[in-house]
Amino acid sequence: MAASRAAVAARQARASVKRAVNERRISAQSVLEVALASTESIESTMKVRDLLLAIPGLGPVRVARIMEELGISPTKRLSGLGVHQQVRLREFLDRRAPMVPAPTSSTLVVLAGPTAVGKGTVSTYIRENHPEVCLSISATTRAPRPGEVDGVSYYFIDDAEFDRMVEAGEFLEWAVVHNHSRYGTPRAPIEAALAEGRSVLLEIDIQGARQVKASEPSAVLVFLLPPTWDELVRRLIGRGTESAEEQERRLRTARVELAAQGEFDHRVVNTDVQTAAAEVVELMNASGAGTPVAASYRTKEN
Ligand SMILES: Nc1nc2c(ncn2[C@@H]2O[C@H](COP(=O)(O)OP(=O)(O)O)[C@@H](O)[C@H]2O)c(=O)[nH]1
Ligand SMILES: Nc1ncnc2c1ncn2[C@@H]1O[C@H](COP(=O)(O)OP(=O)(O)O)[C@@H](O)[C@H]1O
Repeated sequence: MAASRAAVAARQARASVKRAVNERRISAQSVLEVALASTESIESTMKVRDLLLAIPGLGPVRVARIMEELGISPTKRLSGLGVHQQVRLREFLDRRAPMVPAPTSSTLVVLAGPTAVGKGTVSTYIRENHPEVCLSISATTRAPRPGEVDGVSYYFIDDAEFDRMVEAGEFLEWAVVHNHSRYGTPRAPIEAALAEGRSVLLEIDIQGARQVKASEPSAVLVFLLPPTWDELVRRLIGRGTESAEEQERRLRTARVELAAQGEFDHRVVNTDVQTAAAEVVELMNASGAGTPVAASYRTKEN
């Protein structure tokens, strides 16, 4: 009985260490050093995997890959690390440190890019795998598609309500997208999240991204790119949600939109959804302080 109570207490203590790392109240490096300094410490009983997962921006897939690269088995505890594993883990954490700045301000990050590049797919992945990221929910006058839930995918509102919100200044930005429906970012939830110190991600179109930068110059703009032009065409056709005529129209717009990538602070190539999502989350954590991500990208024509 006493043993199980101790086990519960140890579990709770490990959970609070993980929370502190995740909230950047302590660094992963200092947890490692305490663990290695004392086999009596709660830190020494933590799994390496759990420590890495506590680092903002690292999800299960990346952690598994990192551990494989470091030659550390998935179940290894900090106390069980060999000397070489300790060195490799320390080096890894030090390399990562610049990506985990001191808790400063929260960031407003805008993810934009051409049609069908995968903005929705990447932001859904972030919503499901990075609960620390606050994803803005837009309001739109377009009708819900099958499976879309009001208040989750979008707030589905009519033209009169959209007009009222515009009049009342309730949007941070809004635009007519694809010549069709209106979409807008409600201002209040974003201001509340930023005031709480949380970073916020907006998945909006390029016109909206420009408006956000104009009104909030500290916002970080991220442009999502397809690996190639042909792949963008394949994704648009493969999604099968537009007519052939609409696809043609969107591809014409996509060329113009790709030309706007230079206006953005960072570029991320969406070859693989998990990797692209991890890069976006890392940029959010870096608060725009890092160097722009270099992406070599050319459309077929240029
Ligand atoms: N400006 C702006 N664009 C938005 C907003 N919400 C979504 N969008 C964009 O509207 C476009 C259409 O989105 P959607 O209706 O979900 O259809 P999709 O083209 O299949 O992704 C996408 O490019 C979104 O990025 C918003 O609040 N403001
Ligand atoms: N990295 C990827 N690899 C392969 N297919 C992808 C990738 N990202 C998105 N897709 C697919 O491309 C299509 C367009 O993605 P979607 O998220 O709807 O684009 P957007 O929101 O930018 O218009 C979808 O069918 C989606 O499943």
